[in-house]
Amino acid sequence: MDKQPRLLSSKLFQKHRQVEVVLSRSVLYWKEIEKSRKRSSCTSRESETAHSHAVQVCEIVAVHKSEEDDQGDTKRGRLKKAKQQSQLYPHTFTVSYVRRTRQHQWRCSDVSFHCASQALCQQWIQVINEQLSLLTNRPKRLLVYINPYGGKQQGKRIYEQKVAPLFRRACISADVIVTECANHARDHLKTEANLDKYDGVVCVGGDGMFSEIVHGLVTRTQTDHGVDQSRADAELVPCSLRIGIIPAGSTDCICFGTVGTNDPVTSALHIIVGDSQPMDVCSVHHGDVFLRYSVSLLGYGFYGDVLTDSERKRWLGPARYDLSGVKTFLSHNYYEGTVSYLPTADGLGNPRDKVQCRSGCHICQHKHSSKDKQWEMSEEEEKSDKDRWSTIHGKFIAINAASMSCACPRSPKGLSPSAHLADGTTDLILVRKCSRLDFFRHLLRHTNKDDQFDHSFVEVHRVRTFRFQPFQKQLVSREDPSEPPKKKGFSPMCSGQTTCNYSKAHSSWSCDGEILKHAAIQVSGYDVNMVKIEIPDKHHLTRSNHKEKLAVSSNISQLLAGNSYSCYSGTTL
Ligand SMILES: CCCCCCCCCCCCC/C=C/[C@@H](O)[C@H](CO)NC(=O)CCCCCCCCCCCCCCC
Ligand SMILES: Nc1ncnc2c1ncn2[C@@H]1O[C@H](COP(=O)(O)OP(=O)(O)OP(=O)(O)O)[C@@H](O)[C@H]1O
Ligand SMILES: [Ca+2]
Repeated sequence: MDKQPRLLSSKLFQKHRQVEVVLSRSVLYWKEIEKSRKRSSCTSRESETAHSHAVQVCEIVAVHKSEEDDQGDTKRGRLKKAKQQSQLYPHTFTVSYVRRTRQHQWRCSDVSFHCASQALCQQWIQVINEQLSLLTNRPKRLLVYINPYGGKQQGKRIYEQKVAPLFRRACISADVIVTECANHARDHLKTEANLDKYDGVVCVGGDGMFSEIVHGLVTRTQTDHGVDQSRADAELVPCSLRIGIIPAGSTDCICFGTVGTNDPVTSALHIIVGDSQPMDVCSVHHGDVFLRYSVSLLGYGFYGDVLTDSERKRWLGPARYDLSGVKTFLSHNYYEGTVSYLPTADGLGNPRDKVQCRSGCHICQHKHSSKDKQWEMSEEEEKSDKDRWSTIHGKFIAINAASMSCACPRSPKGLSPSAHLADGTTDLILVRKCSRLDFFRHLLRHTNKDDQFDHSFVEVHRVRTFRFQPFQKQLVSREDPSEPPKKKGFSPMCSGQTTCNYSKAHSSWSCDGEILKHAAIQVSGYDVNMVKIEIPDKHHLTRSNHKEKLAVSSNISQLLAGNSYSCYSGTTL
């Protein structure tokens, strides 16, 4: 039992057993009276032994008065005892709470208590509700967008059957919009939606749908504050609304990588209890032209080609990625170009340190507590930054920038298992030209415990910003001549043959599942404060508590734009 003062304590009935029920500020606790001398125990979260239970107040979904005949046991026997008890204790209230099950999944469980008087029953409901009302991070009004065509086209059903009943139980009101076309949600958020009415925005769909919401909210916020987001050095204003994701897509890596599972009920419960998790956002520019924001994977070569091919097979649902994956693997293309990057300062770990990002991650907290020191650099530091840029020219099968692990059911540890959600950096993975067999070995390691970076043809760097320039000769002929001229200093330092066996001139970038129309890009401004989610971990089940709004970075150099957004996430709000 926790040490906090009791707010309320009564002897009530649970099913046919008499229980002592105690509420403190943080815990609702009940234990069977008769047998308690023999055995009793509790833990700080929901726990259960033979005779005692404890639920954290912050994980109570709701409390309701129940119907008098709502006494489970009457159906299952013990009729006589239950009948007597219902006469003695006819007034019942039910507490719905979060129950953890296996593999980070959450479920909503109910426990009903029977009281001798109506007044006592009302008192319990009132006191619990008072405690719930103190939890100010919980959303009350949500704007929900459903993509009916994401993943297996189950978005509407998932929301109606699994999520809406939970929101109703938690007294959350939701305005629902089923999208009618791509970018419907983005454009509605950009111009039409009355955002003052809501505590958060929820998307029911996959990573692409989440990306739409991010773009809609970020653009709206910049427009409202007169910020020109197309400038790479713009100091962006954080969004005040959080984003929640109900997974209903094909990859759902943002949900999986933050919550630990792709389960709509788990996500709905995280949203209800107000869990939150900031996330890095980076901006992608082509010269002075803003292309997109990214929170998960920017992939050129293999993943870009998989995505391009898979778009033609959307009708196949999530299986399109496997088919296109095999086809792309067999094509075995590689691409020539130059990658330049600015490595991170010390203290933010490295992609091979095996430190995984979990609730209360010290790397991400360090980033926050240092008040974005990393971004607030003196002129001298800025100058020395220029010397710290590294440049690699080569032939690559894949160039991947993972701002988070990109864990998903296909690859439960992800493309970069030690990447952090909110450290302001991305892990840049370069897979050089190698044999098919070697590339297969590398891919296979994404599905088992072996280190996918432990190959001579793979290198990985934790970076703050990077640029890519495809081999120039193709660039000139392929890029759109109507685009503004590229920035100086952004041209490749490469020379060499133009194409080789199995080599096409250019691939495309997949940016969180959307194809970018330029191959030459600069990626910058990693910063935080998006998505909210608890990041569960078998060994460390503590609540993530990142609520602070971070200072927006930027002003470091022309190439850095600070992007700091507050969004709900995958499970969050
Ligand atoms: C031998 C088996 C190896 C399996 C290796 C699996 C690695 C999977 C890594 C997945 C990383 C996902 C990163 C997330 C990207 C999202 O922003 C984006 C939008 O949702 N999703 C995809 O681009 C969707 C990307 C989906 C990529 C699927 C790739 C499948 C490769 C299959 C290769 C088979 C070789 C077989 C040889 C006979
Ligand atoms: N009503 C709609 N009709 C057609 N396309 C839509 C509609 N609503 C949204 N979209 C677009 O569908 C695309 C894919 O959606 P989503 O991300 O939800 O599913 P997915 O691609 O199957 O999953 P994942 O991104 O996780 O791989 C998004 O780019 C989004 O812009
Ligand atoms: Ca990161």
